[in-house]
Amino acid sequence: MASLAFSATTKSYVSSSNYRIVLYKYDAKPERLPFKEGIFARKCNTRDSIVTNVAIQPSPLFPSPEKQDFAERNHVAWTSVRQERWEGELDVQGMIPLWLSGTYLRNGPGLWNIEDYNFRHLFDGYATLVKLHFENGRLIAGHRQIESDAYKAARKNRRLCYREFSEVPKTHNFLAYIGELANLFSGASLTDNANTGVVKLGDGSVVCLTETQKGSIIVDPNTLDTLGKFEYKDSLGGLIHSAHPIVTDEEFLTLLPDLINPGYLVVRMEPGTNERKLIGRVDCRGGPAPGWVHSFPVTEHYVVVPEMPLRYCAQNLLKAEPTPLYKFEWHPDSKGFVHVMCKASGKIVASVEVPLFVTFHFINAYEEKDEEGRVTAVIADCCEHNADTTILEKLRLQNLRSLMGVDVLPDARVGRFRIPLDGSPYGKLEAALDPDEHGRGMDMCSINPAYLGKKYRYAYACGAQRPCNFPNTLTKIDLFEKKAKNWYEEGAVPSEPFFVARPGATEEDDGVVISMISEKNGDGYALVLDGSTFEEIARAKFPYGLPYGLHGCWVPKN
Ligand SMILES: CC(=O)/C=C/C=C(C)/C=C/C1=C(C)CCCC1(C)C
Ligand SMILES: CC(/C=C/C=O)=C\C=C\C=O
Ligand SMILES: [Fe+2]
Repeated sequence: MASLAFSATTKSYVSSSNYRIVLYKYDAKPERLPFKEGIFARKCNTRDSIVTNVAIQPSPLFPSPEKQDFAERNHVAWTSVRQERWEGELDVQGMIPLWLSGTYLRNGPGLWNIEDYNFRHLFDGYATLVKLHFENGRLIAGHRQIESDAYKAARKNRRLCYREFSEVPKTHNFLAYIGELANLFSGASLTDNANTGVVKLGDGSVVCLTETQKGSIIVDPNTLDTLGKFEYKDSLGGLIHSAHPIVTDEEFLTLLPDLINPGYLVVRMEPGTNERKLIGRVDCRGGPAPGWVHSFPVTEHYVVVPEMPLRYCAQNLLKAEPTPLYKFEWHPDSKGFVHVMCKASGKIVASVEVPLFVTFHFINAYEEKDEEGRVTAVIADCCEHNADTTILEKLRLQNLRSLMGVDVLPDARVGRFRIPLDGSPYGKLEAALDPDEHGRGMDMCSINPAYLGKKYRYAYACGAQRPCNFPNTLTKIDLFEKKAKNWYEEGAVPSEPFFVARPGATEEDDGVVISMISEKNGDGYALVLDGSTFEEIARAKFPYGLPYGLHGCWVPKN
């Protein structure tokens, strides 16, 4: 412990099996030490503080020693985080550019058990928010569990209390089951575990998100404290939304799937307000329910609404045990469609049938123009899983834990849709480059945000070096040259590479790419790559292994 360097926080939680260790740090010797909180306390000196007071407290939700033994046989990426919160300064190897000033936040499901009950799917875990605060070449890191109602109830009652992605609370009799169904329809039993992403709104507030609307939770980007719910104060209703809104300083755009009259509401919210306004509605063209819409892209003038043949399924929503496709069902007969809506008027300017597709993440979209500058088509790129739904099953924790090094990751590609705007009934879907360039793995993408909705050249994503059961490389894709540069370290599980542009940059790839790495030996580190060369420029080791995380955002200083 003495080797850890702590920042100016007064209280941090460092490690635990079934205990958590609380460190109180003082820049000057305090009158009285807060011994009363702990069952054990002692004084010691660390490198950076005068007095550190250590307290060990029982920590019921974190893994028991038996559980931890089991976890230690597994990769740390798929092992529950061992403490509720931590903060400290990391030693940096290499050079962090001095212009990189701000906080990278990454959200994800980092706690996959309640005592000895283990969740089954990657997406079920309770949200763990990680921060990397860059300033003057130094790096202060930390993490904290998000205090959703679902997490707090699990802690208090020591059992699952809300419906997660695949986990459903147990009911003990028929009446309780009926009550549960009523709670499902009212949304009361749905989770608010905001474990998917984190966005900075135009007014500066930072919100963690998942697919349930009630799981929109405001956090403090410095302390990572949970500040409260982001309440949508409008009458648009619905219980779910896209996990990935499009957020800029000017607006917040999202899609609300309508499960009753299959379709999607395209909505917009002004910065500083909580009221989403309807832009327009898309009616589904196939199937009994809307397609799952985890994300969607926009161009400068249009919102692209994908209608994936992997559709929400009312029957599966009611089931207590997970089905192979969870709350969804694959309907190849219902076909796949892409709709294009004008952002200003809400009019649908194209609605085309496209080849069957499966995607979580759209990368970007832009308008293609002819010589006269007329828009002839919309190009939309996504991480496309070759219309194969088995990726969902591959993200079961048991598969992630037991099949490391086994080549079971289904192939994926940069799927490029071309949606003509001349009234033709069909759109195209093709690979934008040879998938072998990125090892036929492809997901968790980012771009330079200045190119959102515009013709762009570079995408950053996780790719594959086979054999593997999960994307294990970072890849920089050049969509003009149709080439990729890849970063790989044996046994490492990197999370989404996140591009941050250098202030004043004129080149699209002038900036850095940040990722967090979970290592084979149980450790973890923050990694900074040069956006242009894709070479490592700095890394900084955490004092504990990091679990895998999903999506991030950048909060610039001031
Ligand atoms: C982590 C991630 O990427 C996705 C999380 C998705 C969740 C939590 C989905 C939850 C849902 C329910 C609890 C019931 C209604 C359907 C659905 C939105 C899938
Ligand atoms: C981890 C993931 C989806 C996350 C959603 O937010 C997909 C991984 C796909 C593997 O290729
Ligand atoms: Fe996502």
